[in-house]
Amino acid sequence: MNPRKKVDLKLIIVGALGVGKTSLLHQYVHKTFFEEYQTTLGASILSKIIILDDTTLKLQIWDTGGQERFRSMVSTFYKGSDGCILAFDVTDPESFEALDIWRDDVLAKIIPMEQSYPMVVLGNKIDLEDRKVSQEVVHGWCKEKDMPYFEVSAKNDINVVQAFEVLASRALLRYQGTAENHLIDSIKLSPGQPKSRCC
Ligand SMILES: Nc1nc2c(ncn2[C@@H]2O[C@H](COP(=O)(O)OP(=O)(O)OP(=O)(O)O)[C@@H](O)[C@H]2O)c(=O)[nH]1
Ligand SMILES: [Mg+2]
Repeated sequence: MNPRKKVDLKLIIVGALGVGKTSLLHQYVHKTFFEEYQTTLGASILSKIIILDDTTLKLQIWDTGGQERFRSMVSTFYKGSDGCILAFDVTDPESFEALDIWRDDVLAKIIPMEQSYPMVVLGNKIDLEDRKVSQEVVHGWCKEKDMPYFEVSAKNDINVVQAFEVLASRALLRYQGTAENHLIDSIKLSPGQPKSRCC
C-alpha cells in the first residue's frame, strides 16, 4: 500500500475588526456559529486535517485579531505562513478598502518575500440584507491582484469549505514547488563524479 504523503501547512486569516474571521474559522473547523461577538485578543490557532489528492494536510490556521493595537504583534505571525485569507464584510466598505493595506503588510512580512504567495479574498456576511460593497468592484480588485474571490457566510455556511480548500490546495502546490526546488539545489550542490581531466 502506498502510504499517503503528509504535509503541515500554516495558514493565516487577516482583516479588519469584526468582519467575521473567527466565525469563518469556527464554521470551517467545528461547523459552529455564534451570534455574540467576542473580539480576538492577539491571535489563536485552530487545526484541521484534510485529505487533498493523495496528501494528508494538517492545516494550522492562525486567527488574528483585527484591532489596531495588535497590528504589529500579529504581523510577526505572518512569517513562515504558506497562505493567507484576506477577509472583509460586504456590509462594511471600510473593511474592503482596508484590504490593500492588509495585503501589503502580509506580503512585506512573509519570508521569503514573493509574489506567488497564495492569497484568497473572502467577502463575508452575504446573508445580511444591507450589503454595501458591490461584487463587481471586488472582482475588479481581485483580478488586478490575481487572487480568487469567494462570497461567503460564516453564519449560513455558504462557500466556507470551498474557500479554505482552494487556499489549501494553492498552498500545497507552492509547497511542492519549493520542495522540488530544494531537491534540485541539493542535487546541484552535491559533489558529482570527478571530471575526467585532459592532460
Ligand atoms: N450575519 C452574519 N454575522 C456574522 C457572520 N460572520 C460573523 N458574524 C458576526 O459578526 C461578529 C464578529 O464576528 P467575529 O468572527 O468575532 O469577527 P472577527 O473578524 O474575528 O473580529 P476580531 O477578532 O475582533 O477582529 C459576531 O457577532 C458574529 O456573530 C456572517 O456570516 N453573517
Ligand atoms: Mg476574531
